[in-house]
Amino acid sequence: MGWTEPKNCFVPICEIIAVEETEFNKKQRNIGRWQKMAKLHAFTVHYVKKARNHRWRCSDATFWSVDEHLCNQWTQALKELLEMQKSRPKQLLVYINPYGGKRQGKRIYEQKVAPLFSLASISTDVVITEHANHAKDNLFEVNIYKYDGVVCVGGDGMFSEVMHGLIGRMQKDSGIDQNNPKASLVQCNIRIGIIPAGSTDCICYSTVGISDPVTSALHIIVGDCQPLDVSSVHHNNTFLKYSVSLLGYGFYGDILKDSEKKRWMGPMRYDYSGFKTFLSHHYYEGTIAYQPAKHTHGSPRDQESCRTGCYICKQSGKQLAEQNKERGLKHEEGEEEWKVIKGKFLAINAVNMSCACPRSPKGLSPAAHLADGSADLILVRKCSRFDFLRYLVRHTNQDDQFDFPFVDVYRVKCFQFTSKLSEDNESNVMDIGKKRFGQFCRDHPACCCNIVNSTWNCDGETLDSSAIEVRVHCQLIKLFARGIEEDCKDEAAHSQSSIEQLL
Ligand SMILES: Nc1ncnc2c1ncn2[C@@H]1O[C@H](COP(=O)(O)OP(=O)(O)OP(=O)(O)O)[C@@H](O)[C@H]1O
Ligand SMILES: CCCCCCCCCCCCC/C=C/[C@@H](O)[C@H](CO)NC(=O)CCCCC
Ligand SMILES: [Ca+2]
Repeated sequence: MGWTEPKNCFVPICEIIAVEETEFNKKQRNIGRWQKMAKLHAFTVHYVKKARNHRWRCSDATFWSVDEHLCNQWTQALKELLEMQKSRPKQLLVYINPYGGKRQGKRIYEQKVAPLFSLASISTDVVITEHANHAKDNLFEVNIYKYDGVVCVGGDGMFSEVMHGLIGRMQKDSGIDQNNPKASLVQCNIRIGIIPAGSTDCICYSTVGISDPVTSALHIIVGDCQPLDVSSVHHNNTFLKYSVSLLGYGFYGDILKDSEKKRWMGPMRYDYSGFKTFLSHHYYEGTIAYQPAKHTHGSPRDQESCRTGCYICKQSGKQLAEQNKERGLKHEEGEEEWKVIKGKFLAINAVNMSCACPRSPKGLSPAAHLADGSADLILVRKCSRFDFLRYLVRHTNQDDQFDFPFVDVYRVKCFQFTSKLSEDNESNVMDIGKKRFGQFCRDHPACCCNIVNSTWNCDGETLDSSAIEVRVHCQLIKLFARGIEEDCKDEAAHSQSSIEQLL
């Protein structure tokens, strides 16, 4: 048996995309004269080739032989091995947002992703969304149980829609009331795949290590599975939203609110609104109460970050399984102490994951875990514009963004926030003087103290409530991903030898 390039290559079965019989083109390779006389039989193995920076590509090798039986035996054996990969999806439901990011979702799917799904014999039902909430509403109507996964082509907002549809549908089918902030939600085992075609694509970047449609399509094909924590957001026993990446008040809420008016600018809107919001330098007064995440290991100041096969996330998964077994026997919540912090904040950010994205490759909280049942609560207190700029710049370099006296970070399992304005309104609803929204502090006209509330940025969607209750639900959903892989040693060695060659 012979084969085409690459000369030597080790491919585990779990990274084979497909095996197919092929017509061997004799002109392809220099083969012996005797072989040119005989009829050649061939099969091609398509496999995942790992490139730099967590990028995956589809590569192939063609094997040929004059022995037809031998060729068939190999093809058959490899196909049987692929059949045994039970975590691979066979049928997917795909939602494409044609207006996300640079409006390339449909083209990206048709040109880069659909051919790979078809090569891997995955059948798909594709819905091109016609309006916001189309995907979410549709997930309450279709028979979701016939699919092995739901794929969204778009950005974080589109992912959020699909997640709300799936979690909401699961709770509805199980008779769980989402309005109860204390309810134990039912886990969603239908995995979600993200083909990045948005403006930030933070969820994809933080779970795969790169925002690249082909890489994500290949993670779906090989059937990866990454559990993910989800935070529920409630106000007065009313369910508002779920969040997996950033739940941000102040700076990121204001950026989002301003940028929504500039959607026509595409991803650039965030740079424009970011600059504008930075200059406005508004801070907001309020109270935060949180319960520390005592039962998880690690801290937001850890040097190590969450990577494929993360030990901390695995332990949390085990704890969760035990809790589910014992459910109803004991309920520890409520007994633990609440910590209360009052102050004036430029930003209040709660993140369930690092929130790494191309704008900030290490993210808002570099040591946050994808599936540990906790969120990192970052409080940025009132400081000078210069100090706030220093803080922001550290999101783009190796320096520690938590090493400032005006920044605090806590690992929490739940928290509540009430803005000063809403506290005041509650204590004296008739005090009309304090209800004048859109004005600055009367006592200090130039102090940037804003008596108007900010909005919450919930995974890129605005949320107007200024009093919220947030709870992290450990590993509520699953993605077609495996977390960010450790830097491959071979890659490092390869770059070393390239450098040596250059020298
Ligand atoms: N056909 C549609 N027309 C208008 N809006 C849509 C449509 N389909 C989905 N949407 C909405 O568009 C919003 C934004 O989409 P998406 O997240 O894909 O892109 P983005 O906002 O540019 O990227 P990111 O969220 O990564 O910043 C989503 O909240 C979604 O609800
Ligand atoms: C002088 C240079 C300073 C540079 C500072 C860069 C800091 C960037 C941190 C980016 C953190 C993104 C967090 C993710 C949020 C997403 O859920 C959300 C929806 O996609 N995106 C935004 O809100 C978009 C948020 C865009 C912020 C610019
Ligand atoms: Ca987490």
